[in-house]
Amino acid sequence: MTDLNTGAATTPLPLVTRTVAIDPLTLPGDLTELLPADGGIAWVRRADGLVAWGELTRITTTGPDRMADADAAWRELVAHAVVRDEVHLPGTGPVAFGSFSFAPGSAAGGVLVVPRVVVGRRGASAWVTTLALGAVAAPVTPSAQPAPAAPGAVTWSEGALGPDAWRAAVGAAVGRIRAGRLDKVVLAREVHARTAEPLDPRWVVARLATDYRACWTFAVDGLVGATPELLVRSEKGLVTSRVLAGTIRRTGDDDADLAHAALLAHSSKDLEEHEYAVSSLTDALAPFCSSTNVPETPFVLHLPNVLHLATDVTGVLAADAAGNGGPAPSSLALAQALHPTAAVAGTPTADACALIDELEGMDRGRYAGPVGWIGADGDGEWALALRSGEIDPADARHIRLFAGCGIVAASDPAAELAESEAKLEPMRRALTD
Ligand SMILES: C=C(O[C@H]1C=CC=C(C(=O)O)[C@@H]1O)C(=O)O
Repeated sequence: MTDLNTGAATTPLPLVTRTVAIDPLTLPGDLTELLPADGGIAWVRRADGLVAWGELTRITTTGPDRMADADAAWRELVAHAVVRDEVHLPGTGPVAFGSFSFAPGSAAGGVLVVPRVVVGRRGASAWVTTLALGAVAAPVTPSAQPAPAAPGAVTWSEGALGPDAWRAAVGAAVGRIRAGRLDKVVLAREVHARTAEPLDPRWVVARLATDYRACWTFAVDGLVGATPELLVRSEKGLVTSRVLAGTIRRTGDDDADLAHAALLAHSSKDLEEHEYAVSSLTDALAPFCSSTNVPETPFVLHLPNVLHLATDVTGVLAADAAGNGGPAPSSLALAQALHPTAAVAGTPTADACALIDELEGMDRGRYAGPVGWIGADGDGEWALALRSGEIDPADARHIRLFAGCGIVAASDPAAELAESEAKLEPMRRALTD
């Protein structure tokens, strides 16, 4: 590194991290209650997860290699780190949290935020990690913070395409698919919410984490949501992915929902939509694995708002997956290789992305891109940022919410619009409850 004023070579200060075990009983049931008012980062599912605050440094990237470039910069940072870790679990030691745009050309680009404090819980273990540059940070005792203020009245407005225009876009996509131009495309729509008070991301994540316990609830750099879809988890050589595609709205009546689950499990339209998503994931994952396990039939995932067809794919990372004698790819390098799957783009990928550009009329930003965390050894978890919203960095009273639907030859535009409404519900309710 070079000092811009003197031209002299400088040595960057090393990252110094210390992880200590804490009594899990001293932590609140909902880890997001620890987040301070001036922002924070969250990655929680059920009682487990990571919350973090303070920003030590950030890595920003853009373009087609945005995940790979961030991965390389992170590896460089941790290569010289001084690490003391008394706990040795996934998520202990140095950790960075990231979110990346769906599209390679998006101005939203990508970011890895390295926080100053991370609190984690996994089963019966809990820990605090402090991070600093060139020095050991003072120890931190996490404590529940005052509850966030409500965002107040919310006014809604349509995004680039209102309901009628979006239905027409779905109709156009069905026409292209029936004409044999592609097999599947995922079309998304946005709605804008304007809140009376500046939106505190903690308000949103607290509600999502309580209501959507099977989802990964996240808040990273203004992107908040609760997604049911895990792009990739890499842990000690084992890779896991939860692929979703194929959806039915819940009715609120348990008997009717059970009947709907059976319908979904046998719907040829939804099974076709699901199969494209599974194939795109497994085809992209296979080169990195010595073996993979892909269940033959999906299961039905029950969420409070919708039912999904779901397949949990697992794989064992090959020792020399890149074929160059180097280390196995990190979770972020895998995210780079897997994104975008047909759960968020379509099949074939290039044709689907071109049709998304043509029909959606908006930049998806970081919606439907990878969001998650990475540790010093490259292990980590990256979900697809669905059921989410992006807070306007220039105006905290404005957030864009997104929802998308997989379109195949048998899709009905009106049913897809209703499905997109069901997918918007978690974020709408988190803002207004
Ligand atoms: C693109 C979204 O959902 C994807 C994930 C699960 C089910 C989907 C579907 O059934 O269309 C979508 O592929 C979204 O929620 O915005």
